[in-house]
Formats: sequence, C-alpha cells, structure tokens
Amino acid sequence: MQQPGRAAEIKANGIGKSFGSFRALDNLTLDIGRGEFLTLLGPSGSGKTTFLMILAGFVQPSEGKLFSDGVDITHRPAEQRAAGMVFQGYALFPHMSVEQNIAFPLKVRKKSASEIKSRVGEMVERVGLRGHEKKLPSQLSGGQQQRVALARALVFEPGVLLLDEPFSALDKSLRGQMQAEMKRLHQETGTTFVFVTHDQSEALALSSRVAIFNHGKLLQVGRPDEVYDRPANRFVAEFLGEINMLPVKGVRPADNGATGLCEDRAVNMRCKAEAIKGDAILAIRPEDMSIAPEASVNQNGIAATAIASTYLGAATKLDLTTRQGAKVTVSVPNEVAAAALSNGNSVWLTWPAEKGFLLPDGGQ
Ligand SMILES: Nc1ncnc2c1ncn2[C@@H]1O[C@H](COP(=O)(O)OP(=O)(O)OP(=O)(O)O)[C@@H](O)[C@H]1O
Repeated sequence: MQQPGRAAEIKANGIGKSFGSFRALDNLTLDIGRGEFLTLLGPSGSGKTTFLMILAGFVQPSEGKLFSDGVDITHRPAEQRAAGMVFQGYALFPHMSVEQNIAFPLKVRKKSASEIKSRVGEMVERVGLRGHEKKLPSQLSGGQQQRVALARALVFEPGVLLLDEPFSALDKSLRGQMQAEMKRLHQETGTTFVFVTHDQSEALALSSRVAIFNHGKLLQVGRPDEVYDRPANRFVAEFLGEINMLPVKGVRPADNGATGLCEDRAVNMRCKAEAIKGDAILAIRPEDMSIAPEASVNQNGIAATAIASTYLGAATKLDLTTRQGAKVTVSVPNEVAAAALSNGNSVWLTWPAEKGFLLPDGGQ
C-alpha cells in the first residue's frame, strides 16, 4: 500500500474485531494477491465493511496482523497507508470542480504543478470526463460523480483501491455501465482492487476471486466459478444463487475408483469415493437439471411430481416435489414442460454427475 505505482500484496493473518461483546470479525486469514480484483461478498452485517476499514486503517483490529508487501502495517495510521478509497457515501468536495477534486490527493502529496496537470488530464480522459473539468459535483449525474470519485482515488497510483458498495445508489443500467468501467480501470491500472458488495451477480461478474462472509467469518474464498460450482457449505451454495437440495440418507460411496454409484436407494446418484458418508445434501443448480423421457440406471436421477409451472417466455419454470418431499425447481424448454405436464405431472429429473455435489447435512 505504501509504494505508489505498484500493486500491493496484502496478507491478513488471524484478524478479529470486537465492538464491546459483539464479534464483528472472527479469525480472518486471507491473502490478497498483487493486482487481483477481490470481492468481499456477504449479507448485511457480515463484517465486510469492518474488514475494509481495517485495510484502510480507519478501524484497528482487536487481534491479528496485517501485512502489505511483507511489511507489518497493523498499527500504521490511515494517511500513511495511501490506499485509494471509493465509498457510497464518500462525497466529493462540493465546492471544488471536477479537476480540483481529482487533483486533491496530489496536492496533499505536494506534487509539482506540471505533474498535477498532466496526471489530472490523464485521469479525466481515462474516466471519460473530458469537457466536464470545470463543473462542480452538483452539476454532474450520479454516474459522473462516481467517475470523479474513481479518478480521485486512482490518481495518486495507490497500491490498493478499496471500494465499498460504490454503485449501490445508481440505477440498474448505470450500475452495469459503471461495473464495466471499473473492470476496465482495474485492467488498465493493474492496481489491487478490494470491492465490497452484497450483490452476488456483481461479485461473480467482476472479480478474479470472491471472499464470502457471514456472521463475521470468512466462509470461502475462490474464483467465481469455484465458489459457484463447488461451494464449501450450504450458506455459500444458497447465497450465490438458486440451488436444489436433495437430502440423501446413509450415503455409502462405492469403494472402487474415484466415482461410483452412491448407495442411496432414494436418489440414484454418483459421487466420489471419498465423499461424505452418512446423511448429506445433494446440491444441484437448477440450470444443471433436466427432464428425461424415462428413468435410466446409467444416469443420476430422481422421480418427481410437478406442482406448479410458470411460463417465462424463453423457458418454463417447473416447481416439483420428489417422492421424499424435497422441493426442486428447474427451468426447461417450454415443450418439455408441456409434455411433462400432459403426462400426469410425473417426471424423471436428471443431471450430469459432475454437476451434483454433496454438502454436509445440517448447519452451515
Ligand atoms: N463502530 C461499531 N460499533 C458497534 N458495532 C459495529 C460498529 N461497526 C460495525 N458494527 C457491527 O458489526 C457488524 C458488521 O458490520 P459491517 O458494517 O462490517 O457489515 P457489512 O457486512 O459491511 O454490512 P453492510 O452490507 O450492511 O454494510 C454489524 O452488526 C455492525 O452493526
């Protein structure tokens, strides 16, 4: 964080934070790679902002250590960390023009007038605000104001840019534009980005890795496809999108080879030999399930009854219950849904073996 122009590598080691008896963060250990776009994702109150504030130096951790490029910065004050920041409520200076706002961090750092002029000009160009330099924030749209905030946060080439729900006040289409712009700025600057959101689709679309928080704990960190396709637990699976959960009793993986038929009589499924034994949840994303014309022992599958259908235009959503009473949702082609419904509502659901994964039953 202290070397301008160079992306920082950050290590959080056993970070905890208590507010009185309330535990806002618990034993958080996380490496943030140089130049990575890491998103902190979790529901309201899960500790994301607290962690960002600890990274910024505005909040002191109760336990643990923080390193930037191998240097212990746990107790270093915020102004010496030189992290760029864009917060939802992090207002621009209202009496300063666009270019004065962007120039501010360079003035504080006592840069020469010529350097300030060229760097501000470059940033104005980069965030698409050419022609707006002399305007005050009040004369700009919400999206333009956030562009100024991004430019101001990046102009001094911080090692890390911290962003806390910067676009949550913007409408959906503007938000999409700003996301694309932020992704481009990340690629162009090569800076380490740490981005807070509670919007899972935003996290999956933007990040090189996603860190998922709940109740002050880091539950899983991984690439978007890793956390979506192989969630570590039930909370992560459900938080990242719709998911079907089939309870399976007494899972006993076949002993021969890596995959075999798990011996659960209710659910015909394949799972890894080293998979969970005993009771488990078989989790499958709705888009990975389909309706087969008939049952086959060579496919993972389960009998189910359609209880409701919703026409979505491009497809039909079917709500079903399995014979064991689990509720399942699938999205299928309209003609497949029509055929299933004309067939007394009984269907055979299947999914590719690698798309179903076992989670421990109960708890998180
Ligand atoms: N200064 C403080 N004093 C007491 N409690 C606090 C303080 N700051 C945060 N908390 C509590 O710590 C918990 C985590 O808050 P935090 O702001 O980190 O969550 P968050 O995941 O960022 O949520 P949101 O998405 O709503 O911003 C919350 O329950 C919050 O009330």
